[in-house]
Amino acid sequence: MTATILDGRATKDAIFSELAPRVAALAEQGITPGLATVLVGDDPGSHAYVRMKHSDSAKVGVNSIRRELPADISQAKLEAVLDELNADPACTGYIVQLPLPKQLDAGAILERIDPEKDADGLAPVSLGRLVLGKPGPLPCTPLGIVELLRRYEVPLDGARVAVIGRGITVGRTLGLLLTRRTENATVTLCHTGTRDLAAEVRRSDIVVAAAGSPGLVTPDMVKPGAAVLDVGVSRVDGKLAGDVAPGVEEVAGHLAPNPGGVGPMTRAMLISNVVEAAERAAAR
Ligand SMILES: Nc1nc2c(c(=O)[nH]1)N[C@@H](CN(C=O)c1ccc(C(=O)N[C@@H](CCC(=O)O)C(=O)O)cc1)CN2
Ligand SMILES: [Mg+2]
Repeated sequence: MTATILDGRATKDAIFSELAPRVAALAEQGITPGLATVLVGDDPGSHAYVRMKHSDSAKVGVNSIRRELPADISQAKLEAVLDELNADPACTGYIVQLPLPKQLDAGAILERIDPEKDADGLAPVSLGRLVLGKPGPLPCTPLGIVELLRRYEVPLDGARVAVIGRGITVGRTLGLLLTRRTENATVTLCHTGTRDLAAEVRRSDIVVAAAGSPGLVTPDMVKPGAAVLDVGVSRVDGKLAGDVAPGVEEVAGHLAPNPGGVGPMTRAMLISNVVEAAERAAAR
């Protein structure tokens, strides 16, 4: 078997073609969505992701606002930048690029984001809405995973899913999304304390690897025909490495590779969240 590739780049482009006319319709009502990014420090990966977010915005007609801040910024100064964005009508949505430098309290920063402008769905109010099943912005990577599976018609209803990694940006929130009645999957949230990871993966129809552990998921662990999504990002000898080992494509039925799978979907869902928030604001 050779897996069908879940092509995140092509799917992102398709989503952008769907979003562009919606942005044009907002423009006719005199509304231009504006996405701001808050980037602290010099991490080259974070700089690259933020650059991509602005280039994506330009493609669909969303305005860009950038705040680049020094790595040693104080909590108070960073919070003041967020207060400015909360008050700026040109900024209809914004994100704080993660991770933040260690001296900063990331939880308090996310709490400072006006929930109406939370483009990442990571502010506590948005996470609470997700838990309660209320409408609101959803975290971009989990949303991108669900959207990618949906567009490739990978069945979720009743599927057994192994999610590896319990972080807020991917694993924990993906578990919440996949167990909604609309998705109806059965999720096992695996982590470093999981006793027999191979057994959990082997009985799963869908495997989402988001541990940041290079080559963690090997071909012998995968049920033939399963869908495997590689979300892990690590550096090995200066090169990007995912969580899925070579050879899995020979066993899996579907594979979201890394790069080219879930990463572009994360960006597509960010822009989609920005457009949806602007549409909600226009309807008020
Ligand atoms: N505030 C946030 N911080 C972080 C998030 C997030 O959703 N919100 N997620 C990740 C980083 N991330 C977005 O910020 C992100 C990661 C990867 C990609 C992507 O398109 N990757 C490409 C490869 C790009 C490359 O060439 O390096 C791919 O996988 O094909 C986009 C966004 C952590 N921080
Ligand atoms: Mg900290």
